[in-house]
Amino acid sequence: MARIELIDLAHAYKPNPSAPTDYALRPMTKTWDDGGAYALLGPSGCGKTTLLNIISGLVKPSHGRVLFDGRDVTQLPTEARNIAQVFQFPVIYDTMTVYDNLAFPLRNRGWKEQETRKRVEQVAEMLELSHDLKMRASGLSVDAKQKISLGRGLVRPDVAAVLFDEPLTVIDPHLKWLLRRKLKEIHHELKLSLIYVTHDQVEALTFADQVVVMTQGEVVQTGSAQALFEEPEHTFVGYFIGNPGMNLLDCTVHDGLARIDANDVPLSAAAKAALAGVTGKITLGIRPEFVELAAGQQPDTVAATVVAVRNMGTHYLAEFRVGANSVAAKLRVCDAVVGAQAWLRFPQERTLYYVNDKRVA
Ligand SMILES: Nc1ncnc2c1ncn2[C@@H]1O[C@H](COP(=O)(O)OP(=O)(O)OP(=O)(O)O)[C@@H](O)[C@H]1O
Repeated sequence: MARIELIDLAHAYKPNPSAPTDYALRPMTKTWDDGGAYALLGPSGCGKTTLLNIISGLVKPSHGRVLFDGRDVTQLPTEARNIAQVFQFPVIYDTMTVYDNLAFPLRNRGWKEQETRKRVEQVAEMLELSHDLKMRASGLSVDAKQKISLGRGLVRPDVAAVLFDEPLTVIDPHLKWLLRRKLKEIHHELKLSLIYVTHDQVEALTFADQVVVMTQGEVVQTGSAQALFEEPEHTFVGYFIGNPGMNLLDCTVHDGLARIDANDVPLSAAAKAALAGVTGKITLGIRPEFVELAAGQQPDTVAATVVAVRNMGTHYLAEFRVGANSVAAKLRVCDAVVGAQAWLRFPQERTLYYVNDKRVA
């Protein structure tokens, strides 16, 4: 396993890039700890695969260096980087048995048969493939074939990292859920460095210890599921993580108050200090989970109009309008009537403030 460092890395597919938008990956410096389980999360086209391919050596970066345990591998081809890769679709030998497929990467490196058997059986057991070991891969379902691909990725203990590119795409939803949990268990047991690309936040948050969130070629935050939920550092993280995502409202600040539409609500002492001297557009962020419906107007409430209320079984999902802003709220009880006026409270300790999309308080 290896610590992976990306130093001043940037990549443009087009020649002579000039504007930031010419880059599939904008300049970044980043370290991936040895033995970490990372998910690389972001919408389609944000640069996840490009970043993964630079780590694996499939793409040579137009700028910067890639180090594995301090060794510069930027110019090395994939096969010289000692990594394992698992792709969206199964990459296995159909004519071989499951056992031989799993043993292949080890035999290739000259492992003795006894040690090979031990490791193959260990990985097969973890992926619940033990009963299929003697079967020919060609007769198996696509789910089972993809489990073999995962097993082949995980079988070598000496790789610098195992890179997964949306590996559960072809897997049936129920098995997907099981495999995500399995991969987490396997990570704790085998202590491999894993980097897992996905556009699915549930997948990222259940699998990884650290989620690296990307948008438009940039890493905007790396953090645990809890940090991304409670303290998004960038408005994109707030909006992208969560269902629905964070409410982002325009506001201004004056005299220790935040003005939201025509409402002035008090800032916390910390927000007051952080926003002192800030003029112009500020974005207030509040998760739907933390919005409260007040009984009536108070000094800390905001006037809203009820747009929609849906009973979701476990909670009510309500949508309000505050001036030009839409505000979603997840409420345990809700007697709001569509079209009526309501009063919302944004608890100070749950309200975040952003300037130019970056969190300041
Ligand atoms: N070989 C290529 N040549 C030119 N442009 C490319 C190439 N590969 C990717 N791009 C562009 O680079 C940007 C980042 O693409 P990339 O595939 O890395 O994103 P992604 O986040 O992995 O998206 P997806 O989830 O859709 O695969 C996109 O604008 C894409 O169109």
